This record gives sequence, C-alpha cells and structure tokens, in this order.
Amino acid sequence: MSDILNRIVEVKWEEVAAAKARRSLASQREEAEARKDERLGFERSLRATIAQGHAGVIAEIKKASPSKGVLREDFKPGVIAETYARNGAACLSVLTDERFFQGSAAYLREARAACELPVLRKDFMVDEYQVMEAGAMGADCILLIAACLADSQMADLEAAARAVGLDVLVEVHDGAELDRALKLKTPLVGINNRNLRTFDVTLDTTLALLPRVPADRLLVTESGILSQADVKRMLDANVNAFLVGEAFMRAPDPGQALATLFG
Ligand SMILES: O=P(O)(O)OC[C@@H](O)[C@@H](O)c1c[nH]c2ccccc12
Repeated sequence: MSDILNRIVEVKWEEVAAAKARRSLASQREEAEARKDERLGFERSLRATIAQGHAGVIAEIKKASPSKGVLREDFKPGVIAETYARNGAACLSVLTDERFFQGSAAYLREARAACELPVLRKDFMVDEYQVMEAGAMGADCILLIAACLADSQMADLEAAARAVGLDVLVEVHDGAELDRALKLKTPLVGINNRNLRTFDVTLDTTLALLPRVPADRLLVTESGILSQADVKRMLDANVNAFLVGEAFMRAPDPGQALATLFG
C-alpha cells in the first residue's frame, strides 16, 4: 500500500506545514510576483531549439534518486549548468527535493545564475505554497505529477503558477493520467517512462501514449533515455523533446555526454 510516491507526498505535506510556519504564503507569493518579469520562457526555449532542427533537451541536475542512490559525487550545479548550456541544452531541470533526491533550492539558484537557460523546479508539488517558493527562488517552470494530484488540485496549482509567470510541465505515465492532463491549459506534457510507484522503466510508455497526444501539445519524453539508440527510437516516432538525468549525471562531463547522446 505505502509505496514511495505516497511516502514522498506525506513528507511534502509536512514540509509545507513547517515552511508556512516560518514564512507566510502571502509573503512567499509577494516575492514570486516580484520576480515575474525575470522569467525565461521555458516552453519558448524548448520550441525554439526544436524549430532550429535540434532535439529539445531538458538537461537535469540530480545528485541522487530513491531508485539509484547517489549518481554523482562531484556535484557542482553551477559547473554542470554551464557545460549543459555550452553543449546545446534547451532548458535545465533541477531537483529541489532534499529528503529523497538530495536536492536543494540553493542548487536551482546556482544553476540558474550560471547560464542563460530557463529552469524547471523538479519537485513534488501538492500545495500552492511550493509553487510560490518556486517563483521566489527564480524558477521558470514547475512540474505537476498527475499520479499524485486530483484534477482540482492540478487546475489550482496550474492557475497559481501562471499567475506568477511560471510555465507548467504536467507529467503522466498512463492513459488515464494523460486524459486528466489534457484538461489543463499547459501545452507541455511529459510522459514519464519510469513508473514512480514501481520504478520500472520502458520507453514503450511514450510510444503507447503518443497517438493520444494532440498535435498542439509539446510532448516531452522523460526518464530512461540512456543510449543513442534510445534517442533515435524517439526521434523516429517524431518525439523531439527529452528530459534526461542519469545518463548525464554519471558521465565525467555531463555536457559532453549530452553532445554525444544527441550529436
Ligand atoms: O534520470 P533519468 O532516467 O534520465 O530521468 C530524468 C527525469 O525524467 C526523472 O528524474 C524524473 C521524471 N519525473 C520525475 C519526478 C520526480 C523526480 C524525478 C523525476
């Protein structure tokens, strides 16, 4: 019953309660609003890269994960962001969850300051407070994971994000979640090849759901992209936006790995 996703969501509610006690939602929202004009268009950058004939790569900065443990010892978010930018990434994704992914808001700030790329705050959003935190820390986009949100929660969190200038990437891993995600306004739809409850990874997930994604949405294939053959399989199916973490994090130079994987 109590799988990892449920456990993470429980912890998120505890974290939100503790954070609200330190700083009010109103004050967090004020800072998120104040930074609205600084946002870099996340969707815009992805689309621009693809329009130039390249794969739209969202390059992830992730120290560890619950399924794989520590991925990288030499972990300098600013250095990694800079090498990603030099090697053609369209956007960055930075894990800010501390407990399960050894991430932090400080890593997002470092990465954002080190280059010109828009940044996704990769975390488990359950409450508007976290959306305002994302806006206040200088993120450009948030992630909404359909597997841990009800329809009304997703719609509310999306509206909160848009109000402070944040783009929204909605993540699904089956047909039922995709139907729910398509009720949102955001065109950014991520298909996670990793089942967050069992950790099983298969690119067939993207290929199976692909025909059900309307043409006006920008489909991002997420997780488990490890080889040039994986990339080719996706490109052949007309999937041209990718979210990649592990393959880069395990490489001596993550940017070089990006250039090789997508070269
Ligand atoms: O490291 P990978 O297999 O390349 O996957 C990256 C990204 O898709 C993955 O980190 C991810 C996708 N959705 C998430 C939600 C929460 C935490 C992490 C994720």
